[in-house]
Amino acid sequence: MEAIKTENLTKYYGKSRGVLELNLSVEQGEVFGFIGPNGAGKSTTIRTLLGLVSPTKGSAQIFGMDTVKNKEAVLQKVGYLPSEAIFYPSMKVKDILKLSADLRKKNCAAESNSLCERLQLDRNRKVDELSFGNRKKVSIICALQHRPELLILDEPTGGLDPLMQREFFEIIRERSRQGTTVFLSSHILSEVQHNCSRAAIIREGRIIACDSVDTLAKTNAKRVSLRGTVDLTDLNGIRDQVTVDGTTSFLFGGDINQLLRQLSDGNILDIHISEPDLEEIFLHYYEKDGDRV
Ligand SMILES: Nc1ncnc2c1ncn2[C@@H]1O[C@H](COP(=O)(O)OP(=O)(O)OP(=O)(O)O)[C@@H](O)[C@H]1O
Repeated sequence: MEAIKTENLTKYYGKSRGVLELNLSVEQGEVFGFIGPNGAGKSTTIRTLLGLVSPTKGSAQIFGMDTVKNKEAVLQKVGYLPSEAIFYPSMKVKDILKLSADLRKKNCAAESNSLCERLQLDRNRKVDELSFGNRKKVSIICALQHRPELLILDEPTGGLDPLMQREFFEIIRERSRQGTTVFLSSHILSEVQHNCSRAAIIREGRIIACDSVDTLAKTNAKRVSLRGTVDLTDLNGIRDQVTVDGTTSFLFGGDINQLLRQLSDGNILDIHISEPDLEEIFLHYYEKDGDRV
């Protein structure tokens, strides 16, 4: 049984598009990344998975339970980190963590203390005195302290400094090794690449790719940089061509033999052909009408 499964999940807010026809499947124990630019539909998907908003069409299941019909049972299995958390401002960190544990009718003191220590969060501070990053740590601990089977994390690392991001992902890796399923949304490509096994890319409410992170990063395109004179005007498969200080560089996704023939007709002083970096590849997924290279 999958930890998360959606079938044609669609959400409209009135007439405006939230998400469209999403078919997602996340296996138990996976660390799954959900990537997309602002407004793509990441938070809408997550809120629908939690039963916080009802789908307009289609359905979502968590551990086989429908998120609308079995909302309470679903929430018991989940730890949720919202992208922006709001707390009662005058409460101390330790009281918020205790309240969150009490709502789940669990004693989470040991886990909460350990997470505060690892994330270097002072339990005695008032939450309205905390920086954005430290408030994020409070949300993280609220999501993790009761050791849920499924973690749904909406942009979990915003505001955390690099050392804290590293510690956070170390905790996530430990939980994953213990069998916890993790679904995390992000628009930071490198963090998904380094910490997730599979990922889906969402653009304008639709999933446009879903695969292992390694496969998503693979492409036949090459990045070419050259100095010299060559006529590239009739060559198919060139994208993002720029010339800076006499060096022309472009992404090439066409027939490599044609490229070589064209180059041999020119006068090349220097050339470098390499794999494009992940950022470039993902940007092509994001482009509105761009063909994938
Ligand atoms: N409560 C709402 N009422 C109307 N439209 C909404 C509402 N919430 C979201 N939307 C719209 O749904 C679409 C998806 O928004 P969503 O917040 O899910 O995107 P996102 O990928 O999480 O973006 P971000 O990275 O900026 O948080 C957007 O066009 C947004 O304007």
